[in-house]
Amino acid sequence: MCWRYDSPTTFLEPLWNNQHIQSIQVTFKENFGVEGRAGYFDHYGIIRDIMQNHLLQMVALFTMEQPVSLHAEDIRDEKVKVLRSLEPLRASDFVIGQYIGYSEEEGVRQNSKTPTFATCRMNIRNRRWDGVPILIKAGKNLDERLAEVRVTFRSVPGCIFSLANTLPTNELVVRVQPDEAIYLRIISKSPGLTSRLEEARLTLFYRTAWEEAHDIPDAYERLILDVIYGDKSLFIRSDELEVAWDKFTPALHELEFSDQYRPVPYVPGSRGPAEADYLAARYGCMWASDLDIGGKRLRSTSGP
Ligand SMILES: O=P(O)(O)OC[C@H]1O[C@@H](O)[C@H](O)[C@@H](O)[C@@H]1O
Repeated sequence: MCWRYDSPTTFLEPLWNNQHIQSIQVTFKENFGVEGRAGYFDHYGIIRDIMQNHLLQMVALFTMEQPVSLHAEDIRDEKVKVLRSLEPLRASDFVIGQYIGYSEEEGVRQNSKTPTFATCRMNIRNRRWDGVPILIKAGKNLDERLAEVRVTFRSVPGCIFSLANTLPTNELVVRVQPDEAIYLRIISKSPGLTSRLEEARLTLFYRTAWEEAHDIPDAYERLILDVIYGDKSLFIRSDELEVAWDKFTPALHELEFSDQYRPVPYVPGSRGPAEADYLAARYGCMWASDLDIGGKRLRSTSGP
């Protein structure tokens, strides 16, 4: 939010709308399973555990209008407003999955349909966002631990570079964990005498950009401090909670009570079910393989 509204000069905010943004992806992946919490998790599943709360908060902060001030109530007013504009979700907006071996975890009910993976597409029906697919994905026992928001910009019409159509479009990525970073994935001329275009990154790694950053407080340290100071900005207000449940509950009931929907099995340590890619493709999007760039696997901690 600081980055969207605290800057005294114009940067990306004028592009922050359906004229310039093609899609938004919010990803939360964990590379471990339910870790002895199956007794709780099996009754709720990944949509209630992660999507309806953690990921919806990230969507709200990314898409809300500028609050009147930085006061907690003003921020929460804006989050409620944008969440109210969210189109109610239906089961057909989701792909759900369950990792192979989940049913053998202690505390999981027999024939459990509980999803350990889910992805869905949202639409915010307001002037700024209508028509921009917002894809969210959460899963346990996947290939890596990662939380990030990825904003993909639209391609320009009439691009004069050959092969431009085969390159990905520019993206802004805010990586929340591990290793907090903001980077722009851009298309740049490659070095040398050719005019060949390639992907490149402009990266801000929090841990290496500031000397004092080796001491970045953990997210929970920050929250506990907020409790002590009574700062409610990062805490959900009851009307926000109600609107979040209003949007998710009909789809949750449909997914749970209709035999039409069963979680797709996926291999632990994989990217999750391929159906997630088909869902993204339906909206002209591709799930990014986060650290892949130009075919090379860049280590997130290597610094710029
Ligand atoms: O990444 P963090 O901050 O530990 O939060 C993730 C956890 O968040 C909790 O709310 C969920 O119940 C867990 O299933 C999840 O693992």
